[in-house]
Amino acid sequence: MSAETLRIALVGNPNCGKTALFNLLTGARQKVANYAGVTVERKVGSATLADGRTVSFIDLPGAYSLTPSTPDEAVTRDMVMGLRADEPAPDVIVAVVDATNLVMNLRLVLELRRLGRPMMVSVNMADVARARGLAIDIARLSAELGVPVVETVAVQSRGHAALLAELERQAQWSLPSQAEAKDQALSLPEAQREVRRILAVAAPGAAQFKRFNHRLDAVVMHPVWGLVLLAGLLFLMFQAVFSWASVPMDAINDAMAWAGETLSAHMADGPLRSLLVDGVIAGVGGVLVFLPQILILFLFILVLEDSGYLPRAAFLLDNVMGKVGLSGRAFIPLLSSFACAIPGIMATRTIPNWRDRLATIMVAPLMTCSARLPVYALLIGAFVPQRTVGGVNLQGLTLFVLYIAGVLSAMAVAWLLKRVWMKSSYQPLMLELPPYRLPNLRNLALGLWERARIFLRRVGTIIFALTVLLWFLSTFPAPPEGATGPAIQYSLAGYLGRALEVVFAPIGFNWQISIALVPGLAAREVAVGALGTVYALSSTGEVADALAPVIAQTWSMATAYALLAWFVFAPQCMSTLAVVRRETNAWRYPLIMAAYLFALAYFAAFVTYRVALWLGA
Ligand SMILES: Nc1nc2c(ncn2[C@@H]2O[C@H](COP(=O)(O)OP(=O)(O)OP(=O)(O)O)[C@@H](O)[C@H]2O)c(=O)[nH]1
Repeated sequence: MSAETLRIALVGNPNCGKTALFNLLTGARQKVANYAGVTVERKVGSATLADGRTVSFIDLPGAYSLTPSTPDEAVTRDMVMGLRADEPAPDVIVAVVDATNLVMNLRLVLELRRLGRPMMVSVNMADVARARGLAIDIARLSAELGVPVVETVAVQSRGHAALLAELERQAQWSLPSQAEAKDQALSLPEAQREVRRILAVAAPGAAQFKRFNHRLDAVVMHPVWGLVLLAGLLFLMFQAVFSWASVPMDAINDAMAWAGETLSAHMADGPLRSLLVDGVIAGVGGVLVFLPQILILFLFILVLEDSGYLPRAAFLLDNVMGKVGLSGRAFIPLLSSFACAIPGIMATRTIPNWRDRLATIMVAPLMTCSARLPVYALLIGAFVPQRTVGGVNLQGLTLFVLYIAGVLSAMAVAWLLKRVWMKSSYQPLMLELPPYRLPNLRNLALGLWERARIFLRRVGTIIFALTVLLWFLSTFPAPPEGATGPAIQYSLAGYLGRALEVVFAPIGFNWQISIALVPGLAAREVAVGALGTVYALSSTGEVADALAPVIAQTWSMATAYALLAWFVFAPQCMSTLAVVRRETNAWRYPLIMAAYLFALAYFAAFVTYRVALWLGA
């Protein structure tokens, strides 16, 4: 990008639609969700003006003011005030405001205006304001603020052309008189008075504007009914993961089986056929089959996100979180960790207190990330009967219990950490509640597509690579003349598995599982693909059967339960540890994390295995 590229920062309160606008302007696909604190890092994208010039847009974390109280707000302040060493201040500021919350949002605009930099205002969510009968006189608002103002509806692709045109019109951006007049520093009451004065002439209804449906909140946020509703929603979600997914999963399974058989029939026996059938199809296909379940889980999460429900759940649970010593703000990071601990750990930047933040980082990997879903689903599919008892799908129930086990252990560990190590006083949750909104279909579709893409990319890259590597290790060296039993026993992986079995035998894992845990260090789903490959190669038949029936026959119930318990804690995810290192800036924390998770996983699997054996499983 040339030095003259105009750099434009999007700045505004949390949840006013900055990222939606950024996506619209630049064609990017950053995450948009109906709660505050989604964007915690600056993101850069570019757009082309009508005159052919390229400009770059910078999406910044939401901020209530330029006096930051959290690390993500500090990112915004440093950027707009030009405090970063590596990057100059932006050339132009586009202050994005939520039209339905002008009283609050304009305060930041006044602060920004005081910086005396070229700026304009985008009144976003104009559709909602209009639908609720709030009239905003854009020309008056512009005159009162002394800066250009445009109306935008980021989710309906409206207003961005006007915004770009305005940016172009001000091509020189030679700092007009806008900043001069009334811009000494204002105290908070003074700023509020000024905002009210401006709104009285430009949007007379704004001060009394009701953003919330209080009647709905009476139930949703009720201390008893609210929790019942939350539990019900989560329960329904896990039921759906199993009951809706069976048809597409069967289809994928059939397609894989067909591909395996066709290849076997048409290729001569040899290493290449083995690589394709036992390695790629058994390994990669074995993971791919879980795509429908992952998408169903995310459909639920996306709907809850977009509707405005999630921060309400955060408030409901703030009390519980407070009891174990976590900040209510930990809710969103922990919830994001259901997708993957990495965005969850990054989202802890919205937590102001360092000890609270660290405690949240330490327990984030205990939330069940989506990479564990294939492992759970495989074991549940193989060992829990596909039955409905009293309208409850047993497999869905088991999955629900596993997720709850993750949450409860996170709470327990947090409680312990906060008592012995990272003591800090309870800070009540201060989070702005977003309005309820019907989920935007385009948003949902994009969100699901994004998830599918992430999953497929993992399948196509790391999972594929590790599967091939494992196939190689499991195939070579070839067994000696006259050897009996499956060839894999004599391979490198076979030896490795036997060595590891010494460590894992007390918790009920056989050598096949021990092998599969190793590539699972890089990505948890690989454990499933690896089992697929290992069992395909251990079988003597022409084409390996689907994995689930094979392990159902060969493992004891106790082993299956122990492996499930292992994966509730499963310390093996290198990328998470790397992110913890980055976010905490010390090796100490990822090392402690890996050690404690490994100890917990081993302990939990041991207890589960022994108890299950004792019960005769
Ligand atoms: N109806 C309507 N909804 C919008 C509009 N712009 C954004 N939204 C929705 O508002 C919510 C917040 O949008 P985001 O783009 O994530 O907001 P943000 O300002 O980037 O939020 P943070 O990253 O938390 O600071 C999402 O649910 C969007 O779909 C709009 O113009 N009209």
